[in-house]
Amino acid sequence: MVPSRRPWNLGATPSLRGLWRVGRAREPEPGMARPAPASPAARPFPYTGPGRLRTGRGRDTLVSSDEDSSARSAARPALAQCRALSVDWAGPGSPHRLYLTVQQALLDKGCENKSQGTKEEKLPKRQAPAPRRDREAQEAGGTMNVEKTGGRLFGSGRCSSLGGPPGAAPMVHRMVEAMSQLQEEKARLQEELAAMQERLALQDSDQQATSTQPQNQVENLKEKLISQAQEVSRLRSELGGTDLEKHRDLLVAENERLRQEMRRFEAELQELRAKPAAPCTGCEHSQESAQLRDKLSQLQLEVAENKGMLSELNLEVQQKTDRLAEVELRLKDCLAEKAQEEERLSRRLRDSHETIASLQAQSPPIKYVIRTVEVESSKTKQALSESQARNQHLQEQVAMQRQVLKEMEQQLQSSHQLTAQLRAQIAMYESELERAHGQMLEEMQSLEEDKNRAIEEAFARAQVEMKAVHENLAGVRTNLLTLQPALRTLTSDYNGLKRQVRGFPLLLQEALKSVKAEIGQAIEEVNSNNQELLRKYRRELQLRKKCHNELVRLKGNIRVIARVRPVTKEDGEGPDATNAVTFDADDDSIIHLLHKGKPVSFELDKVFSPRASQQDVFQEVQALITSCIDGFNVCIFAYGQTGAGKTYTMEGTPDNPGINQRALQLLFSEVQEKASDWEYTITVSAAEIYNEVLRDLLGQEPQEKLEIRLCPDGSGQLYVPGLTEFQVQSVDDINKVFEFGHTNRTTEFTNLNEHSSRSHALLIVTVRGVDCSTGLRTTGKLNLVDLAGSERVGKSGAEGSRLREAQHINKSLSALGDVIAALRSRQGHVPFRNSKLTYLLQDSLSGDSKTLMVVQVSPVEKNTSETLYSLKFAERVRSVELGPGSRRAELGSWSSQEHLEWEPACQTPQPSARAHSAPGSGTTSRPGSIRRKLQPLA
Ligand SMILES: Nc1ncnc2c1ncn2[C@@H]1O[C@H](COP(=O)(O)OP(=O)(O)OP(=O)(O)O)[C@@H](O)[C@H]1O
Repeated sequence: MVPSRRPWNLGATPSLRGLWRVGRAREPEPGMARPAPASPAARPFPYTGPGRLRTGRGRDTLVSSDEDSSARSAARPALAQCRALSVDWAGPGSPHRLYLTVQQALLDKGCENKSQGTKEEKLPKRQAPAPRRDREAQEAGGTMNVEKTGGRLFGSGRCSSLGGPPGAAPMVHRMVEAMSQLQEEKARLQEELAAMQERLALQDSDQQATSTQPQNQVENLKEKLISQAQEVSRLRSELGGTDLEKHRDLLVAENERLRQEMRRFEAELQELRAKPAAPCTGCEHSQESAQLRDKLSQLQLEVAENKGMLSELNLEVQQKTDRLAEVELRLKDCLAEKAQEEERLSRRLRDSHETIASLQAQSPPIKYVIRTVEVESSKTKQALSESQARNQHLQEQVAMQRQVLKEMEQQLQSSHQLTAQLRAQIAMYESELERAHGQMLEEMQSLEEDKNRAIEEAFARAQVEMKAVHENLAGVRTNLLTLQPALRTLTSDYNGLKRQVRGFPLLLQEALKSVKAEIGQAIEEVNSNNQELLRKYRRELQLRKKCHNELVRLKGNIRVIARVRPVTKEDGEGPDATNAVTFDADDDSIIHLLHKGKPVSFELDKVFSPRASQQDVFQEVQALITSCIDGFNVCIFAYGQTGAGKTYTMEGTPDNPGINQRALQLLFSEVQEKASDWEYTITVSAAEIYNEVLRDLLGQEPQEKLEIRLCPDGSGQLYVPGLTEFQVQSVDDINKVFEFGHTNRTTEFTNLNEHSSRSHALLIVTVRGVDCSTGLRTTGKLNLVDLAGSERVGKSGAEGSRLREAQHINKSLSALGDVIAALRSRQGHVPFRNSKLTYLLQDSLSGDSKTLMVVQVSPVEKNTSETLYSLKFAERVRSVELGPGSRRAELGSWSSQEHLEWEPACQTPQPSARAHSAPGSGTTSRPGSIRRKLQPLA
């Protein structure tokens, strides 16, 4: 009976290919557990370690690689009937286990050995997975079909994934059945054995060749492994891990040595600092010492920097050492892997040899082994290629590590150089420090010597001085003995003076009393002298006034002066504009007029040429103004034909004022001078007489006609009811008053120039004074009159209103002439009332008044007839004598009540207030001007 052949699936048999997959991540086969981690503790199998032999009975026998075969040989007898041999590979990757199970009992003794019972026999029969294993083996290219002769090969540790849970009853039964089947096939196998032996003999030669090939490959692999191991060791020596360590150790030692040196330097520095400072300041050595100290501090700084650099280098060396240790560790791992691989291969080789040997002994197994070796040969090739790839990878890593090590060597080199530099610097610093220390010592030595020398000298000097002091002391003692009597005398003197000082306040009081009495007497004498001087002063003042008045009287109460204006553009050119007036070089009171070819001369009080200034003219009239302060009435006329310069002389120009403003300035300054003795009040009125109508230029209603009346007190004085009177205290007040009067005139008349030429303008200044000491009251009135033009009617050929104006002017001027003529002839009746002008000026023209007429003369030829008329009139006036001047002064004649009654219409609003409320105050005007003339339009 030919037993049925059942193919044995060897696909799951651990092969060399599987063994070479150590350490490689591999996906588990379907239905198999994922490979366990590399840690031995975490492995699913009991870790057996390298070379651990596991028997099928679960006992492990630890063997070395050398002992492997012997251990296995020793273990083999224990597996007499059913032997399970397993070799555990404990590489870093997933463990693989090879089970070579040879059931010798099935091969040699048959089924009767079954009764001895081994654990392996009780293992579940693995029939079901066999086809799948065949497939897997076929896929791996290593499928081998053998007859079921009792040989069994399967992967240990995968029982649960192959058929069912180990120890399960159905599986055991199936195993038993299989074993019985195997026994039944015993005979068949024996037959087959014979056939196989025959075939084996035939295939002997082929077998030899086939068996030597894998052996050679294994040998080659072994050699390669050895060479790789050598290469690794060589690389390790080349990498210089030991050198690096040596470098590191050297650096650490160097660092430690430098630190110790630093500590020593610092201690020395501390000692040097602790030493007392040299007493010599400012000497050469101290400066040098300071420099050395500075240098030392710099060196310390540098040393500190070097320390920092050293610490950085240490850190760097430490890092590199760590990296080196890592590399070493990895190399060790690699070497361990290599060793294990090598061991495994050698073991595999031995196993192969054994297998071959056993196969050679038994023809069927030999065939099986030969085929297995064939399969393994291809797997070994693959493993070799993988090993080569891995070797390549390791070489790359080694190259990288070599590169890193080279860099580290360079860094170490630079560190070494830096350390050498630092060491050189430190040596230099040390030498400098030593030098400085030596210098310091020398310096201290010299200082010590200096100090000793100085002490000796000082001691010698002190001895000499002590000697001198002793001598002086002896002299002082002798002096003291001689001075004692003098001291006693001085003490007695001091006591005497002390007693005198005690009585000194009494004496002082008496002396003060007498001095006070003398001072009081002196003050009384001075007061009486002052009174006497005051009396004399007043007497002298009166005398001065008398003299002044006498002077004025001698000059004449009516004085006439002439002023010739210069030729102006208005005079035109040609023969009419030629000069017809000449002067006497020797007599300033003579004026010559060339009239119709005949020279006519006139004698007046004074004649002013065109060159005379305003101040020159005022100089002549200021004596009159001063007499006004003394209580005299004064009247100053400006007479002459139109355009002869009357307004110029009386009012002047803003920058060159005339008599009006200068007179008021003089009045204010005189009043100021006498303010200590007199109280003066100055009031101002302004009026105009036009066509025999008197108008108030400062009133609220300038068009109102004013009348001149007698005072009702029966004093015979005249007054003008409604005539405004402003009290002024400064030139500014005067200017404001004139401004207001000018505004009134411009409001009333459109052609002011014409009007002003045809009217008389009067500025009436009243000065009232009270003598503070005597109570004497004085009143003086200053009339400043700018008369209208004196042209004759017939010559001017005027008609209508002009004729009427001329008639009024001539009437008033002739009335003035009549009054003056009456005064000259001393007539009983003086016709003051013939005109408003003479009537208003009655006070100033009567016997106690002073009159000055300024005759304005045009120098040009065309005006000679009028000039002749004016000069004749002036000469006639000059001949009048008003009689002795008298003052309007009464001792306590009128009280303030009487003053008010005498001036019933007196209004004394504040000029400033009036000036501000005046309409048209913005009109341009000349200060101190009542009778303004605007320039005719071209
Ligand atoms: N002494 C002088 N020096 C320079 N210029 C003068 C002098 N006298 C008069 N004038 C000029 O002559 C011109 C006429 O003078 P002013 O108006 O004073 O004459 P008047 O006699 O006042 O005339 P009226 O009768 O029209 O008022 C003015 O331009 C004036 O500046």
